[in-house]
Amino acid sequence: MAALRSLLPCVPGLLRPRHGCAALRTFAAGAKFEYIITEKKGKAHNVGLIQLNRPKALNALCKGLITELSQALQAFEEDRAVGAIVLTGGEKVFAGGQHGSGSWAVRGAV
Ligand SMILES: CC(C)=CC(=O)SCCNC(=O)CCNC(=O)[C@H](O)C(C)(C)COP(=O)(O)OP(=O)(O)OC[C@H]1O[C@@H](n2cnc3c(N)ncnc32)[C@H](O)[C@@H]1OP(=O)(O)O
Repeated sequence: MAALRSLLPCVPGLLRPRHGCAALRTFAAGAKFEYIITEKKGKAHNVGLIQLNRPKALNALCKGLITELSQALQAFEEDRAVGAIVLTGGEKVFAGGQHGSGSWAVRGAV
């Protein structure tokens, strides 16, 4: 799971552990994300499924999507019942890559 998170663009502020932050508490309470869909699958509910869900932009990786993805990965990592995480994209493409032509990772403006 740590390897999966390491595939995310290197944005230290976004990937830093956020124990107890408001966003994680919201996730734990089952609230829906804007850019991803999360679900626990399997008979034992031990597979964490994360689907990128920004279809109009072909799942382009905007700051909000990366933030939510990081939060979901961390929440599944911290869930002792979850033994595997599956990350999927859309029907047409997995993701359109980094959003826009600029670097949101540097400017943080998307
Ligand atoms: C992660 C890091 C560090 C780097 C990178 O990701 S580099 C790669 C960056 N990505 C790209 O260069 C791909 C850009 N997108 C495309 O070339 C095409 O969209 C496509 C080949 C993936 C699909 O082409 P198609 O003709 O089937 O669909 P479109 O009409 O072009 O796209 C539909 C819809 O999605 C929006 N879109 C797609 N990719 C991005 C993106 N990277 N950022 C923002 N928006 C994206 C596209 O603008 C269009 O939206 P509208 O209908 O509102 O124009």
